[in-house]
Amino acid sequence: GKRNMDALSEEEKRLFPLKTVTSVVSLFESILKRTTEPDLALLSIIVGCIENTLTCNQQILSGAKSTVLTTTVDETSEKPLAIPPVRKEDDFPEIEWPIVEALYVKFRAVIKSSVDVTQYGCPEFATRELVKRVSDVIWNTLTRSYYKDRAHLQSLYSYLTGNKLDCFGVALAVVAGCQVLGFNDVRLALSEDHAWVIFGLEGKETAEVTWHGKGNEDKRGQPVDAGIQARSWLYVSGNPVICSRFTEVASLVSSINPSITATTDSLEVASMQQSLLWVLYDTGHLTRYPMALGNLADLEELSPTPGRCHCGQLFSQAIEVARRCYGNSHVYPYTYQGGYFYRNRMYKEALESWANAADAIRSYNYSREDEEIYKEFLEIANELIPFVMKVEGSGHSARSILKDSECFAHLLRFYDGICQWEEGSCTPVLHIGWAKPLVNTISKFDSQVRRHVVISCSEVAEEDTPVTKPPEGKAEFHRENLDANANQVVLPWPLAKEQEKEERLVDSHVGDKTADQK
Ligand SMILES: CC1(C)CN=C(N2CCN(c3ncnc4sc(C(F)(F)C(F)(F)F)cc34)CC2)S1
Repeated sequence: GKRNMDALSEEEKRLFPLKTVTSVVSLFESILKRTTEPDLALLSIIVGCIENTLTCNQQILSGAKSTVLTTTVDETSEKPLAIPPVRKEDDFPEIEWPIVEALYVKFRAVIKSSVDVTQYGCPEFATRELVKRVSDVIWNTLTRSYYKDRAHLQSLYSYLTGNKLDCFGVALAVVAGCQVLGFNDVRLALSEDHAWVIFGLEGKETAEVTWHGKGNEDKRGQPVDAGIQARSWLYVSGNPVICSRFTEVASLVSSINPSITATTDSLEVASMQQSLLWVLYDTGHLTRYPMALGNLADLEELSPTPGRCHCGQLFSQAIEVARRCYGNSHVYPYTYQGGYFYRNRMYKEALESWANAADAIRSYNYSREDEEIYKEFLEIANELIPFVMKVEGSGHSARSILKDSECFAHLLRFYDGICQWEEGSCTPVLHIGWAKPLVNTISKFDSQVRRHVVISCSEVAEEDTPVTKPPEGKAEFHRENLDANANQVVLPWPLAKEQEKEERLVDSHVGDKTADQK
């Protein structure tokens, strides 16, 4: 019969106008079930239209016509308290098919009219020049200057109605554009803070297609090898999430942003995102996507879906995937999990997650474009851990973590990972601002706990540096040797060096002060 050239089948069109989360889920399920691959432009326009209608032209009315979730933060636990929304009818905007179709047709026309594929031969695979051309078409149709970090700039709806995209949105638009042109070898590659594309025979080629961060010259058209060689976290040692069409759909769903204001989310958008993520989870398209699993876990923590697994299991799953599929080179699965434990006052578990996060960063060299993960560790070290020390500090109970040698070991492993991250980097990580909370935190632990710590040389020492033997009479303890009541813990060597450096830092700082007083 006639090939259905329409984006949607008659049956799918009958779901419009979209008025409820359920109708959007049914549409996605129908599209994901097809034999043909999903159309990124169409799906991005649909979810972008719903998100932007529900969050951008939103007035917070008293006796709210719209249903919003206003959260306040409970001072003691920093756990966001959800104030029950003033709930009226489900205030979903009526998304009409003709609006969506018009934007979809417009995107295809922009791409097809701007890229003359015959100019690139008629290759089976995309070329670097073609990918660069598609990136230029998107790039040159963006508004000249706008606030790039603003919310709701990630979808093709934002691009087609406002000519604005954030850095992820540009990458997604380029892949969607290549799909329009029939180059299905062009795939999205995602690190934890940057996106690029792979293409060509066996996806062996890579190309930058968007910018990153502030004040960095964009490298569009270039391969990403340099970033991988530099061992910067931004390129996750060459272990990005390589998307299939379906994982690209997962990334556009994961990048849905329910925020109306800094403290208020749209319940409908959050509910739609959560339901769509479960659809993608059940069809197996989140299995190699740790951040989407973490995203879903955060949503489940706020609003658990009856009959679904506990959010803690999703955080653990994300970590398992990062270890099994990405060489444990991702940090966010651990900080997702650490944040969950922290919000739920499970401080010993949080310290372990943060120590594991530091283990993941340890083998990188800190580069200037790694600010996002630097800020993540800075907040943990200088805000979250000091808060834990404060609330645990008063607890004189024997069970206080300040008397728990494993907690102390997690803490030292956390700092040791950051120290080793700095070693060999051109850009320093630690500065005096880190030292005060560090010294304060370490000194909070009971001297009995600290006394039992054995610093062991986990690295093969250089020929000329003397290897400090553990103090006489103190055997080296390894976890498997610990008997029930022993509270010996073994720590990696690099920390000892860093410890001296911190002391020098602190001493020199103190030295300065006395110098000043002279
Ligand atoms: C533990 C956290 C601080 C909580 N949220 C985190 N997110 C929020 C969601 N997020 C993400 N969630 C799903 N997928 C992606 S792809 C991506 C990116 F590659 F960096 C891109 F595309 F450049 F923006 C980011 C990101 C970034 C990390 S990490």
